[in-house]
Amino acid sequence: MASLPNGTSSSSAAAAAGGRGGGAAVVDKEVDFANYFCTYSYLYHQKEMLCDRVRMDAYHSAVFRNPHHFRGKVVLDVGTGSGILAIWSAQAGARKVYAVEATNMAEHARELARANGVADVVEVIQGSMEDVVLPEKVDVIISEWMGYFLLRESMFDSVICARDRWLKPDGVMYPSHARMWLAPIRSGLGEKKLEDLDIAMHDWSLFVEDTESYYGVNMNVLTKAYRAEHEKYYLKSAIWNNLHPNQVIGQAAVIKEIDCLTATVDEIQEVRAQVTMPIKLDMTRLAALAGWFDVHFRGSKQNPGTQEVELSTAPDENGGTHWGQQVFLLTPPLRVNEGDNVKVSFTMVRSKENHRLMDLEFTYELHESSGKQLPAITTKIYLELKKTM
Ligand SMILES: C[S@@+](CC[C@H](N)C(=O)[O-])C[C@H]1O[C@@H](n2cnc3c(N)ncnc32)[C@H](O)[C@@H]1O
Repeated sequence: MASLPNGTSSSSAAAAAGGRGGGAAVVDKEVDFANYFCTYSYLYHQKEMLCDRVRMDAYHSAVFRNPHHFRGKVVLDVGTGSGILAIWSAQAGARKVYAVEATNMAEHARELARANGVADVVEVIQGSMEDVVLPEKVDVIISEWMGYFLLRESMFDSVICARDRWLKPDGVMYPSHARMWLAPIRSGLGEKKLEDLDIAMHDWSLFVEDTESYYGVNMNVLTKAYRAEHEKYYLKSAIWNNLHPNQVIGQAAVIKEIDCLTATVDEIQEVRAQVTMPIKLDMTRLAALAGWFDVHFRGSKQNPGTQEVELSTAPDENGGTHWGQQVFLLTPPLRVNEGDNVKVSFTMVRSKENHRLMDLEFTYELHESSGKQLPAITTKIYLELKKTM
């Protein structure tokens, strides 16, 4: 997965300002191609994913630790991009790999398969997965379909469509399972602050009243407008970040589990969860909730003997993945202590304007260890493309 093109941001601002409901979106294929797929036709973009070592190691291990799933088998790679997963499948012994890609990246995938001596096995088909007709059913579906916070981009719909049409009854999904996580976090690390996240939360430095001169210009007159803009838009947009594990101040909770072999589009169109997360740190500030995902390669019951592999995008002190985590700022933040519980009701629905983006709503409630309960606060957040703050 990777970020969506910038064209979406103005509607995001409107969304953040306006408070919209979710629901099924009407998909205009031309608009979808211009807004979503076009980004994937750039090698620059594919490279971002190819350079994500955590992602690459996980898929590579999943395939090569389980060659018995691939040897002599027919594989379908949904959204082959550069062709990497299709080529690995062929190297692991697949008899035939159908590598489907909607964009012109298909030509590069073909070239890469040829250059790596697997063109006789890997057949690259340029087209939308939903429209492609294969000459046979497949034993394995492999795909890297995950977006920010798992479901952004809604690409899993295409995998479900491929599975229902082309996977044999005893076929295997790669990955086979997915989970979404939510955790309470603080903004900094105490001694070491995470600048970008901190800036997103309360950086008024350019406009604050006591800045007399900025390159010879007093900016104070813009303070009020900036604050209003910040509250209306930035506080309502999810922020991309690779958090340090020490920023997680309580127990993370699973809010959604997906079995890729049986999941339906209905099941993922709307995610609702209620979780209670115990706080594990004393005298700190609950500044935000962070969302991430993991996927597992476990094979299937009909295909035992799988060496399980996990791909996690949880906060990691070694740097994490290109997915990072999505940070949902809580306004206002709350003073919390060890032993307190944060109760969160969470809803995520697809945006009406763009089915590949999400509208989120959190209601959070603090239950202090003393027994005191603070009133519930509801905040709406828009999951869009912001990568830098
Ligand atoms: C996240 S990238 C993964 C690329 C490659 N499989 C990898 O792991 O490096 C997803 C790719 O799927 C393609 N894609 C998404 N939805 C598709 C669909 N419905 N039909 C065909 N290709 C699709 C995109 O164009 C993009 O190249």
